[in-house]
Amino acid sequence: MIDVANKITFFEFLTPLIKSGKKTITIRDKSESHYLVGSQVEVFTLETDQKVCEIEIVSVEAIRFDLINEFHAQQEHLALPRLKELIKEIYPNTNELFVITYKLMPSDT
Ligand SMILES: CC(=O)Nc1ccn([C@@H]2O[C@H](CO)[C@@H](O)[C@H]2O)c(=O)n1
Repeated sequence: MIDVANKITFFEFLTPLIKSGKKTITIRDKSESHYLVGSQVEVFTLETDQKVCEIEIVSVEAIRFDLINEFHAQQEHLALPRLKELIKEIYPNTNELFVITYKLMPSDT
């Protein structure tokens, strides 16, 4: 439980955006909606399980796929069509999603 609550993985190609503070949300399905507001979570790459940085969870809010808009795309630092395409690839059969908003924690390196 401690492990799932304090670790999140991202596709490696997105991790520079997180580390630089440009990407401040992620959209996940119910199985990844368990993060607690105020908790600190370690970010790892999905492909190689390398630690990237730490984030603090700001909010977790339900959203339907068809309501994802330009505002979300800006916070994802992705173009809206690209964001929707990615989410459809990852979660092909789900309309029930969750916007996880986070802030970057200062790193000691
Ligand atoms: C197991 C695992 O790592 N899954 C995911 C799921 C989603 N994402 C990214 O979150 C945003 C909204 O979905 C987009 O930017 C996605 O590319 C990710 O990086 N990794």
